[in-house]
Amino acid sequence: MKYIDTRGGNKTFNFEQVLLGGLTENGGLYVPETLPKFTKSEIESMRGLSYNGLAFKILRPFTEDCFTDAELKNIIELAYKNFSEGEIAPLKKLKDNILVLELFHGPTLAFKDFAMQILGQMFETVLKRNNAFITIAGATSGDTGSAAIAAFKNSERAKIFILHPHNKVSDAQRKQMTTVISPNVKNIAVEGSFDDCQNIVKGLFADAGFKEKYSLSAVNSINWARIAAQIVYYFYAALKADEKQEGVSFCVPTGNFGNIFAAYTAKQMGLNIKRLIIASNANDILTRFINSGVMEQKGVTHTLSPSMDIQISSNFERLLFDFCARDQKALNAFMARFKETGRYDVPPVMLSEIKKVFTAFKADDGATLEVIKSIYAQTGVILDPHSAVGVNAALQYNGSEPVITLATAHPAKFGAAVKKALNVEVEVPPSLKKFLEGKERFEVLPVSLEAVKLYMENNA
Ligand SMILES: Cc1ncc(COP(=O)(O)O)c(C=O)c1O
Ligand SMILES: N[C@@H](CCOP(=O)(O)O)C(=O)O
Repeated sequence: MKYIDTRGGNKTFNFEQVLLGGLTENGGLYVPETLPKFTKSEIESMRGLSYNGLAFKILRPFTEDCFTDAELKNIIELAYKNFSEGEIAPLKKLKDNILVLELFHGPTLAFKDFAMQILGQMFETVLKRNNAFITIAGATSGDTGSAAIAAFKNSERAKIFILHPHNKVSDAQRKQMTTVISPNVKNIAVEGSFDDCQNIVKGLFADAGFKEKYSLSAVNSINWARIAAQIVYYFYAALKADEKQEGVSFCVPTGNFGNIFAAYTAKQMGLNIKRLIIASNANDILTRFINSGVMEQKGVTHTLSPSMDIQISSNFERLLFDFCARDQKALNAFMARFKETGRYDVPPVMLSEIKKVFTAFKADDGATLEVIKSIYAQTGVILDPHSAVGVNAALQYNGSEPVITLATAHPAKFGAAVKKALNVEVEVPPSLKKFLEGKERFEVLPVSLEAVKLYMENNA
């Protein structure tokens, strides 16, 4: 498979370049030139595969110029052996036609582990083969950072710098990052929002000299490998919920648009997905877009679902690229306008095409707390606030097909929010407890690309 750049040129790239490169040299994102497609009967033949077996089938076409079958199998094996015993991604009925896909049984108790554990093993394989070393720069609103640190903390070939918004992640999320005292792990608390952190990371990649000097790589979902690994659980869940391939919808708590973009890609690959439901918290830029065609940044609001406190959803660029008929010039014009003015709007015809696939609903903190309360009262299930934003959307959606809503984090990561809703303490799993007791270490820096560069130079 060849990859192209959303923002320019006819150049094509192989998987190793995509994995190591993160952002393209034009500041764009890598996407497959053409997607692998599975027929209904090919999908049928996947039924009954283990999670690892399915991961192999899905990841194979994306990575075949980079890994042998044996290498890919080993990567998958090593990635998922760190998940808690039992099923990797349990699918449970919640109520009526709503099912919940629990994606929080990995080492850091959030869905990020699914792709990050794979990424860690992929990087290790390639770096060893090339006898190479990299510096990872990542931005997090709470979960990507801890998942990345867990995946890379023992690497002898990757140094990892993670930027999080100071005082704007939960205590558990912060401690999962800052108590990992390892020579290759550096945590930076930026006095701004997640968007500021992500802009700084993109700024590091835009400096070609800096990127080359430090062999910069990305672990955010701007890295296509993240998206590829996240596609797997959509196939896994749909095969379980939909015995006759009649179609299901997915409801995804959304921030950086990586997770739901993986669902969209699964649909393009042949999975019978009826609708993709975007669930936003008070940072509802995507919901407003779906309802109006106007993408317009407003200030970031700090919410009870902090991992979704995002206004610049990086992966939306990949979707827009498709809906611009993959016209790089048109895409560039949208991206330039957004950078300059914080706003763009799409023509009604494009919006109506997007709305054939996507629906969106918003839940502010009040609605999030209400959902946690009512679901607990009705089912005994304790939702974390991000998953609750998802369930809120699934409840508002009015379809007759099964709706699979993603539980993206374990409630213990957001104990204060759950206590606010239910007045109960969530039982903290041992894998989280060990972080809560550790000594923290992190550097506080202003919203400044130069300050982050200097810190990285001094700590590389
Ligand atoms: C718990 C949780 N839910 C939802 C999201 C939103 O996912 P995405 O950024 O892929 O849209 C995130 C962060 O990415 C998260 O950490
Ligand atoms: N919510 C994320 C934000 C970054 O998302 P990513 O999927 O692009 O890495 C987080 O928890 O850090």
